[in-house]
Amino acid sequence: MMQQYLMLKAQAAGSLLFYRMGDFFELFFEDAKQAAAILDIALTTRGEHGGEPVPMCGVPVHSAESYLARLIRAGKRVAIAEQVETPEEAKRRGGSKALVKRDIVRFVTAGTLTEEALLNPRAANRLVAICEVRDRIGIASCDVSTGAMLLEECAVDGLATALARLDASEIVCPEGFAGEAARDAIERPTAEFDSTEGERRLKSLHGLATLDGLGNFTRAMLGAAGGLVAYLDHAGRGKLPLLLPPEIRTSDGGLAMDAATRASLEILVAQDGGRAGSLVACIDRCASGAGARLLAEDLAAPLTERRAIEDRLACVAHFQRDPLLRSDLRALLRGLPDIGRALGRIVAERGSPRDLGQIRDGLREAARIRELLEGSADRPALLDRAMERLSGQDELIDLLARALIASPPTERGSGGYVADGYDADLDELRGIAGNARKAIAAMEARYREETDTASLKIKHNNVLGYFIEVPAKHADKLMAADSGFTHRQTMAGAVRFNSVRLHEEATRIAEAGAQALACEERHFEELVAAVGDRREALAALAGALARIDVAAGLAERAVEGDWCRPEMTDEPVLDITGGRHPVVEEALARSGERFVANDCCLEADDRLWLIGGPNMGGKSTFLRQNALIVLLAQAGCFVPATSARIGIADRLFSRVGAADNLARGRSTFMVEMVETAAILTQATERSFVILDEVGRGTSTYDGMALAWAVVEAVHETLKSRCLFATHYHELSRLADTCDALSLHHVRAQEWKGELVLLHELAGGAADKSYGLAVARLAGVPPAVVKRAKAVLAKLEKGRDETGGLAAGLGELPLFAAASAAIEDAPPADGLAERLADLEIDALSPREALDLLYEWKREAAQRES
Ligand SMILES: Nc1ncnc2c1ncn2[C@@H]1O[C@H](COP(=O)(O)OP(=O)(O)OP(=O)(O)O)[C@@H](O)[C@H]1O
Repeated sequence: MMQQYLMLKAQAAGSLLFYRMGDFFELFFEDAKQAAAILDIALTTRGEHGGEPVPMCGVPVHSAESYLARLIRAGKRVAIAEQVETPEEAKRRGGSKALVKRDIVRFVTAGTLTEEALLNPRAANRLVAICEVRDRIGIASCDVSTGAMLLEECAVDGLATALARLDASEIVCPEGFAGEAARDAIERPTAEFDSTEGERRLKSLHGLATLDGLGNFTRAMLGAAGGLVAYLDHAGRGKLPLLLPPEIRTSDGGLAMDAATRASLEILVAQDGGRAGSLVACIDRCASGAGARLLAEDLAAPLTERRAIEDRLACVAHFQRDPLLRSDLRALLRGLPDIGRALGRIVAERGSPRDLGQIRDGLREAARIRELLEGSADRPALLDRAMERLSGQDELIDLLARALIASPPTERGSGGYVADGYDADLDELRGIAGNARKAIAAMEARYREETDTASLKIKHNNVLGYFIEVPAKHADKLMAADSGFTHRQTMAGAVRFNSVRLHEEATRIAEAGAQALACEERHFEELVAAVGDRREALAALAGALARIDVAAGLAERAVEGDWCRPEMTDEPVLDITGGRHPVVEEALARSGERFVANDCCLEADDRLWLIGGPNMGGKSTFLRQNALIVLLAQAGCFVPATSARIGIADRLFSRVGAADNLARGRSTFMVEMVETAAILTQATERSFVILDEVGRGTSTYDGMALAWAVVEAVHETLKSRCLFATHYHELSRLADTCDALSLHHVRAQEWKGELVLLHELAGGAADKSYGLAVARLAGVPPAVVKRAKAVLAKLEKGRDETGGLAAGLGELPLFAAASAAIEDAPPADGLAERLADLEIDALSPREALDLLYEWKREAAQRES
């Protein structure tokens, strides 16, 4: 057995091996130790290997799913080794000692799950494959639970942003590819990412002679698609899950946001890693899991095309206007099973009769929803397009309705899920078994009479089948040679018998039962095939229902929060009145507090707002609320404001000074600068940027100088719309030189010695910083605050006398002139020429290293 185990373990490379033994999955050696620790189950030993006891632990097969879920959540992958023959077959094959054959039937990994119990109903579960073809990155992503597949391509430095958007559960890449952007990617053989093979696989998967009808796939996309399908093939051991024809995502077709922006805006997850407190949790009013998943997708990838945004907004407006329609619709949606995921399981051959029942019920519900919507006038185009997909499945509904009982079970081992009247042969078999059961009941009554034993019973168990049982004191009569009964078993207080007639009836039940089960199994396969044949239409229907649910949910949220429909424009403006931060507003409302709404008005000649004011005054909140309003609007949602006119942004950047990122081994300031550098190289005139206290992660002079230079660069070169929050008063001098920059502050008042934060935005620079007042508010001991006051007075005196930190900045040349001067300056040491002449490929690693040392030495000499 150990030999077989070790062979399978070698095949499981990198995964824990669940080795099936009877009613348990057993784990051995290191696997057992890891699993026991994660699952908190007993670690025992079994036999010896190499003179050492073998560590072992096990989980019962019937509850394996919950253990699997915990292992997957802990970042493990699991190979399931099943028995692929019965003990009887093994004996027939190799004698009484023969070992039952086992084989790995599936790899359970985070990105390839379809089981209801292992998936979050309100979140997509994405598997992503990436590869590089001639400096372009191909990205294939799919949600195996619903079959949706997307192909895209980007430049090498765009990978991190794309992966941040996709938020994959699992990433695969060719050997040697995993880098900074995809550190946890699983490496697979490079040959699996061959683009020609990828193309062949997609064609055969969708029965197409050419892929032209689906779009223009690039080599990089096809390579990634190949890698994705090959990995699924590997994980399912040859059984592929549902994969719909891939769609192409154009890299310019959406609001670009990098990982840092997503994290800082807490779009899908809050800072603590959970959903609670995130934007999606705050606005999700979807009635179905599929709707919630689509909403999350919308928020993760907002649009840039005005028509498409307007389409979505028109749908929300339609449901917002009609509360009755909305509530009827949402009531229907609430009863909707998850068609997409049931379909995913059925096509992956992991479906159950219950999944078929869910498809049937879902299709019926879809028909009702269509009927309801047909009754509403002036429907927007997107809604009409969605509705078209909701019909055309009457035949399948009828088939499933006739074939299945009302609530089919998840297990099909004991049958009973095919409805009476669907198949005359099955009815007859059930009739035979039913009659035989009745005959046995009649037989029991007759035997009681014949033997004059009222306590005689006919019973059934799995070992003996049917038998007659009497208490031991009545057994003699039945033991008589001519009684017609044959003795089978003597128990402590009872004796068991058989009879020819009972045997005959029992055989009839068993045979008819087995035949009925086989018959149901055949029907199950037919129904699975019928559903599988319509997979694309069903997936489209599920998608349409989700789209309707999202729109109705957003309308509900808009009404609840008194949100408005944003007016979208292509001009570079951002004009918001009465804007609120949805998450902060909700949190304040819970504690009975009121959120103070604020306006924001950025336009071409006033596009950069510098915002000062006390700590806790609401600067960060104001910055984020405006970024969130842009994001929400471009995702097709109403926004928390009285009115909003939004110039569509191509990129959104959000940066918070010195956010902790110690997990990635970088100092906080380094992170801040890396993130700021990304903005300075990527933002455009159409971008919207929020910068929150950039520069605070280092010494005052360095930080202020950097903040100063960054504001100038954003203002002069990038010309993006930007909100910049800062504590550096000195930056307000920038208003003298930057004509599209204006000063603002969050208001506070000192009242009877106490600081009152008004959370209200006003024009002009902040008059003072209130840092000490906030410290007092926070409970810093009075003695310390008093001492700080004294120190501050000294510092301020010094500042007034010397001109302070920003003394001398008045003579600074303008940013544009300074940059030109830098660009025009000749290279001091001819390094550029030397680099241009260098043939890197002709150098040995040693020579390259020597050269680096040499240049470093030269540079050091020049500085000194
Ligand atoms: N507009 C508002 N209305 C009501 N309360 C608000 C508003 N804005 C912010 N607050 C409250 O003030 C708290 C602090 O806000 P925020 O973090 O935005 O301040 P800040 O000025 O960025 O502070 P710091 O400079 O210390 O980072 C928030 O958690 C919230 O409870």
